[in-house]
Amino acid sequence: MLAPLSNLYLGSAIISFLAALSTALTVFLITAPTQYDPYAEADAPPGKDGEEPRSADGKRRKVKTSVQVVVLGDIGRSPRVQYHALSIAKHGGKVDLIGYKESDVHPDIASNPLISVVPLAPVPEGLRAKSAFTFLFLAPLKVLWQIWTLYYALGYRTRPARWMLVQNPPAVPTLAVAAFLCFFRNTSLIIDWHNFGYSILALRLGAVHPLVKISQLYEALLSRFAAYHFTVTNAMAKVLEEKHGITALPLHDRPTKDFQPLESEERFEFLSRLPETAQYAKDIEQGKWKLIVSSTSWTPDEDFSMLLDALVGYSATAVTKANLPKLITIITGKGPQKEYYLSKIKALNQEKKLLNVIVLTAWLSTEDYAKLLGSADLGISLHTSSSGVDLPMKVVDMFGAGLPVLGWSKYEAWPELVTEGVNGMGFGSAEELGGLLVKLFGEDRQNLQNLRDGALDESKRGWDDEWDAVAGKKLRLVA
Ligand SMILES: Nc1nc2c(ncn2[C@@H]2O[C@H](COP(=O)(O)OP(=O)(O)O[C@H]3O[C@H](CO)[C@@H](O)[C@H](O)[C@@H]3O)[C@@H](O)[C@H]2O)c(=O)[nH]1
Repeated sequence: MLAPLSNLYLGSAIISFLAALSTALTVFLITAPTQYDPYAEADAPPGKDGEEPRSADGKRRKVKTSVQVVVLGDIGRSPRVQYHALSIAKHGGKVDLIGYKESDVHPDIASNPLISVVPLAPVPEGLRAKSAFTFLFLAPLKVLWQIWTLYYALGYRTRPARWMLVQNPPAVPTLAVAAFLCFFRNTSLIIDWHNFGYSILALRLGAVHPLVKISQLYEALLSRFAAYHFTVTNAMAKVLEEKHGITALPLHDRPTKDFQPLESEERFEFLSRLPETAQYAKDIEQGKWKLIVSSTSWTPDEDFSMLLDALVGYSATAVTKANLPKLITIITGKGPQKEYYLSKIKALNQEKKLLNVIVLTAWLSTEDYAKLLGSADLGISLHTSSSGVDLPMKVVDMFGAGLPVLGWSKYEAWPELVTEGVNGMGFGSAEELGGLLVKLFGEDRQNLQNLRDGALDESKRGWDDEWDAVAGKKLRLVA
């Protein structure tokens, strides 16, 4: 008697499951995001806020293509993504720029009628992990939140586009959501590889952690859905080819026109205006103080202890050598480890270990960040590269401003960006960095000038040259 009853239960459970599945499928099909239609696009869809894009003479501007540009990060702190959007719009393409809106976006984006910024709903504070233990717990919930907000933004808050250009990393869940929606919306996916998601995860969990292996497989699998791939270095394109059989086009970061060296009058005026430098402007102008700049997102892949230790070493030497100038070091940027380093700087000051050196932090507008680089004497990069094959954008900014660079250089891609002794120099430890500072600001000032000339040379090939030749052609915006 029991067996037939359990069969009945099983049967009704299967029927209920199938009914639920079919209802879910029907709901999905009824509410599915609309598809990209090239013929409708040819009829120039409206631009931002429903306005029709018009050129300066008031004529209706023909939209040449449409692109969803996506970053699962703060748009204002994603320079490369912003430059993509500006370049697409410059060639007549319409852009939906999707990401978090935590800081101001580039001023040219805000004023461009062809670019609409679509902000993602921020991750609730309670889902942000504060330790490795809570990370394992909260990460899945955070990912679920991101899946929904991304899916909704890419599928419903934006019109279907010809292309979707996605920054990777973060790869989870970006690549999966992007690939799924591209399939349903008839959109071609392009992955812009800044680095590898799994190599960043390995910094937190260790290279042999199963989640790191799964993340690597996930990235390799999802990347198969893309029509094109861009990478920030040749070395990264080579890794993609060798490990995953993917053909990628290197599209190197290059400086935009925002970054220019400042003439001495403009430099003095800027330094006198900026609160961080105002009281030292005259001394900097006279060379009694030298201005060093580093920029960062304050993430674990940049060890600022190395710079602080080098400055402590410099300070000790400067006490005994009268020819060494005092240093004002400004570290710009926003990010998770800032408070940790601020307390380290405070402790070093209390211990009187930074006697001839001032270390400040700042977050500046895009214009002032560019002017600070254009006014400095030396730039520093502490980028360590989790994969060995990505490169620091900050060095590109510095070259644009004609600023020579000292950078941590113990990774494969470094020589793709900096030519040793020509536009910058590499170091591998705090002692080496401290030694270079003493040399360049002490007996070897001609060398510093030579490096400055090299950096200026480097600024000549700009972002537009690189973008037009690589992405412009693939998106069929440049002949
Ligand atoms: N407006 C403003 N921007 C700032 C400031 N300080 C830093 N930034 C921005 O923050 C960037 C440095 O952030 P990082 O996160 O340290 O970038 P990175 O290591 O130099 O480069 C990474 O991002 C690139 C592009 O997104 C990648 O191409 C590269 O491979 C790497 O992953 C700078 O280039 C600049 O755009 C500031 O005070 N104000």
